[in-house]
Parts: sequence; structure tokens; C-alpha cells
Amino acid sequence: MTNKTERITITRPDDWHIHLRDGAVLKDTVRDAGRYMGRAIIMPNLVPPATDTATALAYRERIIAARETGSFEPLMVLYLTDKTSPEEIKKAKATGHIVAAKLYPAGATTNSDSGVTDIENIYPVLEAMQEVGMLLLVHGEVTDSSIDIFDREKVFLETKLAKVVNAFPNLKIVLEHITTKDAVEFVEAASENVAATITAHHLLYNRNHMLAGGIRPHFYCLPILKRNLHQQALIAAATSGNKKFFLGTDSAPHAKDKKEAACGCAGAYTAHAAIELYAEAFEDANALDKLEGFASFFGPDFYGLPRNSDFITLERESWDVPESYPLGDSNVVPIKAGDQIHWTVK
Ligand SMILES: NC(=O)N[C@@H](CC(=O)O)C(=O)O
Ligand SMILES: [Zn+2]
Ligand SMILES: [Zn+2]
Repeated sequence: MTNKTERITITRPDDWHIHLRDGAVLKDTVRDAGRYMGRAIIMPNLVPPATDTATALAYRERIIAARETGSFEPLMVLYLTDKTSPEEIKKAKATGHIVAAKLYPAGATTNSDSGVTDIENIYPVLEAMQEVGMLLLVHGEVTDSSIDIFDREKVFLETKLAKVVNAFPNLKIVLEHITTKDAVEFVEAASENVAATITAHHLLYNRNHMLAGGIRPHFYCLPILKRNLHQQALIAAATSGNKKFFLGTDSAPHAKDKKEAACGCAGAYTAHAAIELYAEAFEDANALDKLEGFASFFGPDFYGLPRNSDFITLERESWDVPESYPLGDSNVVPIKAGDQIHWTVK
């Protein structure tokens, strides 16, 4: 018989990759994100995207107006396009509120149509980012329709990201929401300026959960869930204690009817229970002792920000996840809808 841990206290975590969207849904997404996360990196793929400093700062104000507790801090991100200028990067950095810029290959994911068509187009921008110390966040998938969707991350690393890493050795790069063994190996082998976020759903699920015995659209996200051997590599990386791997939920709400559709949107909602879901994944791997580093230390360390100085406590206490949550005028089906989660934040 094994003795199960009943409670665990960790330094307050942060979420280094989340989508809060905008408008009427903000009150719902900000409430969930701000329940215990200290800070969050707010993705800029709005419609239209936050491509300049003024737009990102105005978005930040709307998030602040929507929050229920004064302590949740949104860290803003500029959306890179072919037209982003080095001056815009410097201006953004000088505000103190915009800590990173995001590379979406044009067409790779939700609201990425205005993204970058060729990474070489933004080399002067990457030069400026390297100079002022602004991080580059990357959605790492190629968009070539001839490349199989399950290979798009791997091919991106080989044909695109390797070049950027070599050309800008002092640029801090976060490969977001990694989904493959190949990405784990790429990040491990790269310099200390390259790190990665890992979602809870990529730790808990693989493509069988999405496709075997019926198609489950709420597991559909990008990069898409891969086969089990990749899930195992992600679990090993997240629970290894390697400071290059840290928490980023990629919680990405879409209204229920936009997911349960003939052409459903990509994105999984996990902000209702982010740390609880990670705790389940870490416990399954017998690695609850590694949760704090992953969730609360390695992110701020990589971003060059202080670690949070207060704590949260998780207790083993099961609760029923609702079938859906309100999302503005609509609703969102969360991960584990209608199921149980076995950890509760006190
Ligand atoms: N992850 C997703 O499947 N979707 C994200 C975009 C993204 O992070 O790629 C979204 O904005 O919906
Ligand atoms: Zn993405
Ligand atoms: Zn995302």
C-alpha cells in the first residue's frame, strides 16, 4: 500500500501562456485565470490582434478592469507581423508592461492570419528584441499544407527554429505549448536561452483520447495531441526538474457551438482548474515534489522576474466539474467536463 500525499503547499504559480480573449468574456476568463495565478502571459491573438504598444496597453487596462482581485498581474505580449518595426519593439519594452512578442506563422492557428509569412522578414525586429531583452514566444508549427498535421511541430524546429536560434544566440526564446519528443530534445539540446511551456492537457492526454471510440472536439487544439510516446516525453520533461520546462496552460476558450461543429475551432479550456490538472499529471508520474519548480520557479526565472513570495495549498478533495461554464453570452466546455478532478485549491 502506498501513502498518498493529502496536501501540498507551493509558491504561488504563474501561467506563462493563456488566452483571455476580449469583450464580454473577459469577466469569466479573468476570474478563472486570477483565482490563484500570480501573473499570466496574455496571448495577443485577438480580432484584430494586438500588434502595437497602444493596443496591447489598452487591452491590459480592460483585463485590469475585469479582475476581481487586485493581485493578478497581466503581462502583455505584442503580436508580430511582417510589418512590425524595431522601433515598436523598443517602445513596447519601454512601457514595462509588455515583456514579450509572439511569432505566429501566418495561418498556423486561431487568429494567426496576420502573422509572419517568412521569419526572415522579421530579422531586424528579432535583432531589436535581442538588444532590448524582449522575449520571443513561438507557436512552433509550419503551415505548409503538404506537411502532415502531426509532423508540423517537428518540421518547424528543423527548418525554421534552428535557424533563428543560431542567428540570435542572445535572444530568449520560449517554444510554446510543446507537444512532441522532438521538441523536448530540441529544447534540451539548445542553449540556456531556449525554454518551453507545456500544457496540462498535453500531459494528461494523447490523440487516442481525442479520436478513439468517437471524435471529441474539446480535445482538439493546436499543436494537435500526438501519440502516447510524445505524451510520455512531455511528462518526463515537465517532471524532470529541468528549469527549461515550465507551466503555460494555453487555456483557449471557444464557445461550445464553435467547438461542436462541422469545422470546429482549436483550443482547450483548462483555466477552471489549471494547477489542479497539473497536480493530477504530476501525481500520476509520482512527481508531486517537482510541481513547484515547474509551476512557480522556472517561469519567472527564465523571464528574469521575481518568484512570487506567497503560497497556495492543494488538498486531495474530489469535485465534480460542470458540463460547461459561462463564457460571456455563451458557454465553454472545460477539460474534464462532467468528470471529477481530485485536487482542490484551498
Ligand atoms: N492552442 C489552440 O488550439 N488555440 C489557441 C491558439 C494557439 O495557442 O495556438 C487559440 O487562441 O484558440
Ligand atoms: Zn499556439
Ligand atoms: Zn495559445
